[in-house]
Amino acid sequence: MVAASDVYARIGDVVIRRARESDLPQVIQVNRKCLPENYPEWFFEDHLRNWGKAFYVAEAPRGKIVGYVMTRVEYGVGFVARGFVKRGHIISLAVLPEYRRRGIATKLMEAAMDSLKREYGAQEVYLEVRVSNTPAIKLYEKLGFRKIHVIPRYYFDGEDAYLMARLL
Ligand SMILES: CC(=O)SCCNC(=O)CCNC(=O)[C@H](O)C(C)(C)COP(=O)(O)OP(=O)(O)OC[C@H]1O[C@@H](n2cnc3c(N)ncnc32)[C@H](O)[C@@H]1OP(=O)(O)O
Ligand SMILES: [Zn+2]
Repeated sequence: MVAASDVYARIGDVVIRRARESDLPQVIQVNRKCLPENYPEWFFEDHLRNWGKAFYVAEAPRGKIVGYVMTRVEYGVGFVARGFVKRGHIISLAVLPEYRRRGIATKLMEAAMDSLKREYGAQEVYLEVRVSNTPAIKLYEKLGFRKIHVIPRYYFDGEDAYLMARLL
């Protein structure tokens, strides 16, 4: 059962809602299936504990987690906002291959950005993405993110990242 207040949106039979501790084993599986950037269990737990209002999952029927977005809040000089600001940081986003191109990642991102702004008072949001990851870059550009700069050799295999950001 999903508490109505935690539900952000529905896309067909997929519900976008806030993550819970019991979701984390499935979230970790989605992360491992979809991305080479994997993290220990405590890393997910930590983000849920500290910034859980902006940690969302996509749940298909029978409790199957098919996507997630994990975020955190930081203080620093704005990439697009002026001066020293609260920044939302999109740490990881993924949707299982069979569930892509239905708008699930878009809704996960919108949910996270709403909460980063409303619950945590973030003034902007940023992320890093592989320069070769065209699907994700297109998604972020559609959501209003712009490429700010390249971070050389950001990933363990030597690939560069774009840092992308937008105001909230
Ligand atoms: C900060 C980070 O985590 S960066 C890493 C992001 N995660 C990954 O790369 C993991 C592997 N990829 C995925 O999990 C998915 O492909 C995601 C998360 C990038 C996109 O998830 P989806 O749910 O398919 O995205 P969604 O359906 O909302 O797509 C929105 C728009 O993004 C763009 N887009 C998404 N996938 C593609 C694609 N394969 N090719 C081109 N454009 C794409 C399109 O403009 C799309 O709109 P449209 O379908 O109307 O054309
Ligand atoms: Zn990052």
